[in-house]
Amino acid sequence: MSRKANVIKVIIAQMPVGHNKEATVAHTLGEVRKAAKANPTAKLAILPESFNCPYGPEHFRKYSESVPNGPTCKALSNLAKELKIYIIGGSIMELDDNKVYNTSTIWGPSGEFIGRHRKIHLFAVDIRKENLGGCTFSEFTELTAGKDITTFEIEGRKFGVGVCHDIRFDELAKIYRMEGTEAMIYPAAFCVCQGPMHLKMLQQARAIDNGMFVGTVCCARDPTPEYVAWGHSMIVDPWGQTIAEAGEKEEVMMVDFDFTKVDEFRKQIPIFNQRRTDLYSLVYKKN
Ligand SMILES: NC(=O)CCC(=O)C(=O)O
Repeated sequence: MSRKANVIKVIIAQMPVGHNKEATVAHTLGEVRKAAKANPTAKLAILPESFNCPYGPEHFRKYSESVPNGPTCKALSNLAKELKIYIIGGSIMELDDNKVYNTSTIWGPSGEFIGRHRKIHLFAVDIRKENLGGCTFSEFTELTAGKDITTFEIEGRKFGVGVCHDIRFDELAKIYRMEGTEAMIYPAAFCVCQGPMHLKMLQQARAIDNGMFVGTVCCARDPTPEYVAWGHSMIVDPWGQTIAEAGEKEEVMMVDFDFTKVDEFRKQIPIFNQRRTDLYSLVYKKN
């Protein structure tokens, strides 16, 4: 068996999303290119949720395209090949059989399509909070939910992918843990209401529950649309410590995922093996 990497360097690209899809994709991929050239040991780049489409149900179908052969996918594949890195392409709106999915695509260093994660838990809330404004939003009118979990490996370390609201479901993260995942990545678009309340705590909870890295990669703040993104892309280590956090604006961060922390946490706090599966169980109903 080949040796597992101890440290994997990751590019976290918190990017703005405009109304001109081609221009947004060109800008985002250009910033990833700059970061990768300045940091040639980086192995993976991660983009935000809905990174080529303004986040609102009225836009989803209009911006949707086919996976893996649409124009955004081609651009992601070409960039992965050019830079010889893995890319988690945030998410885009995928059109398939007249249905629209919120889909994260994963690309390998030869430009190969490794897989897709269709957001499993569609986002719908109706929150009113003093001081925070509140948030009413539903993806259910326009989107279809996915059914499958998605993992892939870089140098012997297993990554799992969810999309934004998927992070609220501890069962999903546990299923990924049961599949051997060591880092969960959620391209995200938390808004200014729930972001400050919950984003960090959710990441810390999922990380400590499962002894794994948990990363969110979010859209940069644009104060003009109805849905105002919180920004604050963040990486939390298996011990629940925040090792990187962006502000609200466009920002590219380089983050070392030191997987020896996963090994240490799991050895020193062996809760996974202490589960009372004689008393309870969690089952992944694979399709
Ligand atoms: N884009 C999303 O799924 C947003 C999730 C969110 O804000 C939440 O509170 O959950």
